[in-house]
Amino acid sequence: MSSNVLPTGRPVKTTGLHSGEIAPGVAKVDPIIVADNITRTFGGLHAVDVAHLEIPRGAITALIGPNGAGKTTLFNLLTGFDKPNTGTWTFDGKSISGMSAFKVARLGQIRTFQLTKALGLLTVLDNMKLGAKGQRGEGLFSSLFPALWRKQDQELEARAQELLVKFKLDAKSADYAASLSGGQRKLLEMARALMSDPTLVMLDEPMAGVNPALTQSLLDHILDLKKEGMTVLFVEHDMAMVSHIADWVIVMAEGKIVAEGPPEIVMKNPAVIDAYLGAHLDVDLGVVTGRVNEKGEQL
Ligand SMILES: Nc1ncnc2c1ncn2[C@@H]1O[C@H](COP(=O)(O)OP(=O)(O)OP(=O)(O)O)[C@@H](O)[C@H]1O
Repeated sequence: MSSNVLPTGRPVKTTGLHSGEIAPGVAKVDPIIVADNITRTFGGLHAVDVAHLEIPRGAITALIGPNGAGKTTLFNLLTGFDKPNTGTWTFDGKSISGMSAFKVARLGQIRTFQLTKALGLLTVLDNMKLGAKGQRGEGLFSSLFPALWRKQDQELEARAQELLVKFKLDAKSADYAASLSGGQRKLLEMARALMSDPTLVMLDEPMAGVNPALTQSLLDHILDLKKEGMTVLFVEHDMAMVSHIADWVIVMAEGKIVAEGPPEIVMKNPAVIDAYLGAHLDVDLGVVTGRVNEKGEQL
């Protein structure tokens, strides 16, 4: 068990992440992502409509919200897999708005997908090696000197094997990725993301489809990312997991950020409870998003 866990078994939370009163879009003491006016429409649908958003560095932030809230679309935009209608954002102080996914990844912002993208007809080890960035064999000059890329290939393989041991996938190294279980593929995706030494790891529903036997292992790996100095942003529907490991929670509904804060505060927010538990509460999500007023009238 990692040392960032209290004797009670609960992970140590990182606090003091924001500055000023807690509200959607609140400033962070040390933000790794700062985004403004990001909108993405599909036909008439406003999938994402985020006025201002900051993601705290060195912490684990959960992005939650009901189905269709815009979480994956926001992930796609921030990682260059989709283009917004409007919006600007920075990663680590550099403007990356509109930058291609490939370049964003090279800068150290890596993501995984809701449906894992492991290449089934490649071995687990080859999947890992594909995750590395800046491979020398890619360039024309270095490709002319096999000794250069052979040495690098050995280094990559050593790094991949080390990560596979850590993620308990080393016994599967020579197997096709297609033969792995859903949970093992999630582990492979996370291990592969680490091949490029990322600064920010974005995980889209890391727990979905993972059987209980692998859940603890995945949780520990996510906590380890923070321990090793990385920032984590993840989308998740499992609220127990969110309150267990997240230092900060951001809630989306109908494309907007409707609440954010430390999990113990956000989880008590009536709009959040409403979104997840369908409880009969006096605050409608529509009120929070500005779609309807307190009387339920469309605005
Ligand atoms: N490529 C697309 N074309 C048309 N509509 C889309 C497209 N991608 C997303 N949408 C719509 O945008 C809205 C936001 O979808 P998104 O997948 O981002 O939500 P989500 O919060 O990630 O949901 P879930 O939790 O179910 O994954 C939804 O209404 C969805 O149907």
